[in-house]
Amino acid sequence: MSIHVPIKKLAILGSTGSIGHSTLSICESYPDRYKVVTLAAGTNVDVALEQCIQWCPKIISMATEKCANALLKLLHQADIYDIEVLHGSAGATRVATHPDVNFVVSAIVGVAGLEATYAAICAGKTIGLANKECLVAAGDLIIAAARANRVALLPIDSEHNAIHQAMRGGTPAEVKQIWLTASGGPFRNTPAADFARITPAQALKHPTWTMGQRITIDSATMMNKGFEVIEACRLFDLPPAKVRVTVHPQSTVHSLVEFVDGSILAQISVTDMRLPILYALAYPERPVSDLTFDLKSLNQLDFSPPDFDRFPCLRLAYEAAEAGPSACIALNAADEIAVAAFLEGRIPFLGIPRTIEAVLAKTVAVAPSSIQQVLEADQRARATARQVVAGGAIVS
Ligand SMILES: NC(=O)C1=CN([C@@H]2O[C@H](COP(=O)(O)OP(=O)(O)OC[C@H]3O[C@@H](n4cnc5c(N)ncnc54)[C@H](OP(=O)(O)O)[C@@H]3O)[C@@H](O)[C@H]2O)C=CC1
Ligand SMILES: CC(=O)[C@@H](O)[C@H](O)COP(=O)(O)O
Ligand SMILES: [Mn+2]
Repeated sequence: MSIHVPIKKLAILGSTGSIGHSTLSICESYPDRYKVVTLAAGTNVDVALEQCIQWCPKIISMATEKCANALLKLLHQADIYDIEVLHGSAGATRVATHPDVNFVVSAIVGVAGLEATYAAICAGKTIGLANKECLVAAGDLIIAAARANRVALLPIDSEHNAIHQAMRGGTPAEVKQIWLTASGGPFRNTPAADFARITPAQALKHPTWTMGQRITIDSATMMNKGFEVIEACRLFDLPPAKVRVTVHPQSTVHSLVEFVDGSILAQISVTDMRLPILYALAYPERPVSDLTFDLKSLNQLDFSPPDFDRFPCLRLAYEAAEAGPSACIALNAADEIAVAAFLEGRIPFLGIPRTIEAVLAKTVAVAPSSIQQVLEADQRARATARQVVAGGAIVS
């Protein structure tokens, strides 16, 4: 007897990125379960064109009007006239709230994905959440909107996906604390004295994952883990003190939940984002997949405490989590500006935490009560970060 599984109709925000590609690969593997309805991308017009040809979305949105016009021209040259091409945050919001969509994969990088993700929640769509910056900048508002609209926020970020899985082993009241695993990034063993000379090329070499540039640099500074602490506080309703970080270079245990009786449940799987994406898309089912983990490959599992001195971004994130929403908004905004400046060679690696610390010191604590206010606070923090970077006070 075959079991009928209702098809899920997807909007993929960030379809041209690393998570976007992995999501589309799952759609290819499970054509009877997942249908692509709409897409949103940034500036990669060539890949957007390929995706339009393969997936025939009803709407595609690009980051800018220029990119949207370029894509439209290419679509017409390919004799494709039935795809609506939009742009900007309003375009991504139309993509995320299309009436035929019932599941939104949120994988635009940064705060650029916030408005569309929030609108999707308010429109009652189930969310597969990769975009952790949304939760860092607007976690309280997003969680409140998800509760009010009875929307499931299913984490795609590998650690939170692992925690979501392990949480099925007990009740929230039975959780003592959770442990987020961190690879430690490419500089896990680099002496503090060498940090001043770290280059973008070195920082972009993640030891275990292949990801977009921003998150790869964030892993190198361990700000990614800091963001993930805040993300976990929001998703699992835990105080920062109950969200611990352990450095696990193998990236095999994706995270752990420690229960009050002393049991620790860990989730182990391949180092491949297609698995957390499949979990989120299929939840609460577990479809058969070929993403198998070879237990024979498991020779060694190491766990050690993080070094807050060499990785001050992690400390700054814990401090921001305790300080409240304005600090979290500033943390993300300043990081976004500082990472871009580092990649462009305008500040050294150590300039990233220094810029963020300087911006946090200038941030006034005001709790935003709307997404608009979050975006305004984000803009103010970016402007401050640009001043700090341009001021040249950040020397190695
Ligand atoms: N990659 C991974 O394994 C993981 C990623 N995440 C999170 O998922 C998110 C995506 O990461 P990742 O896929 O690695 O990043 P990528 O840089 O590979 O992809 C980012 C995506 O966002 C799009 N984009 C960028 N700016 C805009 C904009 N202004 N408007 C619309 N679209 C835009 C890009 O479009 P284009 O390329 O066309 O410019 C691209 O599709 C991040 O929040 C990251 O932290 C979380 C866990 C793991
Ligand atoms: C795949 C994923 O979820 C990333 O967030 C990854 O965890 C980054 O690795 P780090 O542990 O080095 O930050
Ligand atoms: Mn992660």
